[in-house]
Amino acid sequence: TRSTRPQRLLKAVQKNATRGDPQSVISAIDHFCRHSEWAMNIGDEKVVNELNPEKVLELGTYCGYSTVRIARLLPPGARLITLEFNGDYAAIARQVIAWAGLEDKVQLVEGASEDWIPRMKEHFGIETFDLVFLDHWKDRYLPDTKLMEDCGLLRKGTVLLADNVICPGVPDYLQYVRNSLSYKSCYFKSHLEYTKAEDGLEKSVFLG
Ligand SMILES: COCc1ccccc1-c1cc(O)c2[nH]cnc(=O)c2c1
Ligand SMILES: [Mg+2]
Repeated sequence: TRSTRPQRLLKAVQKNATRGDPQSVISAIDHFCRHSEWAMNIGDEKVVNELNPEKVLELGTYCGYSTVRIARLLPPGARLITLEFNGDYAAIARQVIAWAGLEDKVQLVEGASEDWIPRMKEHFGIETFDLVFLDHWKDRYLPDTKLMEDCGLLRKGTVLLADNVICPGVPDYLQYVRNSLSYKSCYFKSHLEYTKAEDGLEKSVFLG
């Protein structure tokens, strides 16, 4: 049967990127998405870099592109936990993360965010996160944010970074973080990855 897009993306990484070189993995995926096939990677425009997180949670791994983008900047000892519901995507992402040589910084967990968010303390020994990147199902952004609050995983200053707040759009989440007294929120206008369509990131700081 015909290969899948994630499989073709992985092949492009293994063909064009250097093992152990995260930047070459990112460039290979950007090139694949610009010149071969669009894929829902956050892309090379939507970036927020002034954070120095030690404990990062990513909701929605897909093929591991944003995982590599974030994990390559983490200092020794810092950790990124990434949750992916789709087993096929998780299998590809593991190989992309390994090709980048970032397996020591990244823990990829296959399963539903609502099942794993309550288990961060007992399973990973994590009390609170410094940064949470939301890039999974748009109807899960708000319930998962409320679940993270309820599980005590957000501390004063935790940054929530949400992709696709315009396209496909997450209106209920935006309304919440922009009107809640517990968040200071701002919008970073950009474009849907590799296209001219408007999209952007919402950065929301939890105020405790
Ligand atoms: C499967 O839809 C692909 C698509 C089509 C048109 C517009 C946007 C998107 C899109 C873009 C993204 O960055 C995404 N990130 C995470 N989970 C998504 O479902 C997602 C969807
Ligand atoms: Mg996205």
